[in-house]
Amino acid sequence: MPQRYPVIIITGTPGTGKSTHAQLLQDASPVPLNHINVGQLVKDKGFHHGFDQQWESYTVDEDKLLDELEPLASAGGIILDWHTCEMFPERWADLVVVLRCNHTMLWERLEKRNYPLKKIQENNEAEIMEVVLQEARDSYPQQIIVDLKSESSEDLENNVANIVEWINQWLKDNKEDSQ
Ligand SMILES: Nc1ncnc2c1ncn2[C@@H]1O[C@H](COP(=O)(O)OP(=O)(O)O)[C@@H](O)[C@H]1O
Repeated sequence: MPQRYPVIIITGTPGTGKSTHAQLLQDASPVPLNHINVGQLVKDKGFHHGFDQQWESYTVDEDKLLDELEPLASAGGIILDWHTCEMFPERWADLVVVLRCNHTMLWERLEKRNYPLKKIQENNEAEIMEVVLQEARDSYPQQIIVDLKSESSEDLENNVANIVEWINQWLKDNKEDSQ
């Protein structure tokens, strides 16, 4: 049987750098990893119950989304990029990366996206309160969670290099396990 590749969840408050990390990681990975931007998938495939005008976000249809992702997660070799992670079953994840960013910097990044003030405030508070990190801690074994700073291009490079190192180790460990 060919070796399975890992499932890496990259999560964090909107604007912390998930898509940027996922894209670079996909390019740098020693094995093929398919970057799945979950928010985009929800939008493209209509896995939602409509658009909430007040929050400018989709109300996600969890059943449809999980049905779509289940076979992909079972096969492995994916990066799940989303601002929440608690919906994904624990058995899917090999590594959960939570990106963190200074809230002033995050505010500026979200302003550049032309988010409404209310949405910027909500996300900013969530970042300060470590909502996504807590969600990850409540949902997955602590030893597979890493909390990484994403404020500079140096952080970005270091984070991607560290995840690549983790992938190499994971591949070795899992090869040994399967023999
Ligand atoms: N570590 C970083 N250093 C500098 N800029 C970053 C970093 N991470 C993200 N950014 C910038 O912040 C913005 C939001 O990044 P993005 O990857 O779209 O975030 P997310 O996917 O979490 O919403 C982009 O303009 C991106 O270039």
